[in-house]
Amino acid sequence: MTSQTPPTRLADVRGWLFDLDGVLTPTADVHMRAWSRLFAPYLASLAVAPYEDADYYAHIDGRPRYDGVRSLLTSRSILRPEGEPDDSESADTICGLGNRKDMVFRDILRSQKVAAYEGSRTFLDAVLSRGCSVAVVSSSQNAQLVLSAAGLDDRFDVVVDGAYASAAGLAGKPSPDTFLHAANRLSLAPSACAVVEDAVSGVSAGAAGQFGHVVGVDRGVGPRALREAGAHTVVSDLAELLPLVPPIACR
Ligand SMILES: O=P(O)(O)OC[C@H]1O[C@@H](O)[C@H](O)[C@@H](O)[C@@H]1O
Repeated sequence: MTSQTPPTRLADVRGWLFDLDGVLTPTADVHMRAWSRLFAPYLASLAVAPYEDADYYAHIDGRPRYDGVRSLLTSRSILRPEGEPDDSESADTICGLGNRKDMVFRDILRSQKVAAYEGSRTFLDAVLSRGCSVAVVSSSQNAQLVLSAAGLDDRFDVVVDGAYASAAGLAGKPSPDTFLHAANRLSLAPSACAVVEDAVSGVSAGAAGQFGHVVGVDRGVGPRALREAGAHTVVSDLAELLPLVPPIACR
């Protein structure tokens, strides 16, 4: 879906709503590896089509944890009970499988350093120094952990992450609700905000929310898929946006 109204010029954007994993930090790769470690053996044990990286982009990327499990299992016509968020990692339920992936994700995260993408940190600091408002809008319940590991936790006025969304009853991406909620907490209209996303589900959320500008960051999905989902601009590094945002105050 492509937005019909012309996008707000990036120079006029007053609020920047950043996805985290894959946009500010290279942790989409960590999620991807953890999902693969869950689903490759799981699907093999059920003798259905094997798990591939393309499954991550099509069914899991950018979505809340249990939505990702449900979506992947549906793609293989596998039915499992929902279970409860406190299910053990060995439970064969949507929640149990999601919790198993989370255990693997946290193990990998503990074993490596997390640093923000250089271009993302530079761009974030540039918009902050211009007085723009900034928020993180992430589906992940580990967003605070990742933000603090990357030393970014003091930069954001608002963080709407997976834990916050679930407590507040907000629908996850591709619904626009978490982005709309973040814009509202910044006291800005969606038309004054840009959504910055690497996942098709997140770009779709930005388009559905009629945000002023939707920036797709291509970390593997491909520019075409991001544009088809509604991205007005596609970059491979946020530093490419610097010349489009002049050094004047946002407010
Ligand atoms: O399992 P978590 O940490 O709550 O993360 C949920 C999702 O969070 C998103 O940010 C990632 O793009 C997804 O890959 C991930 O599955």
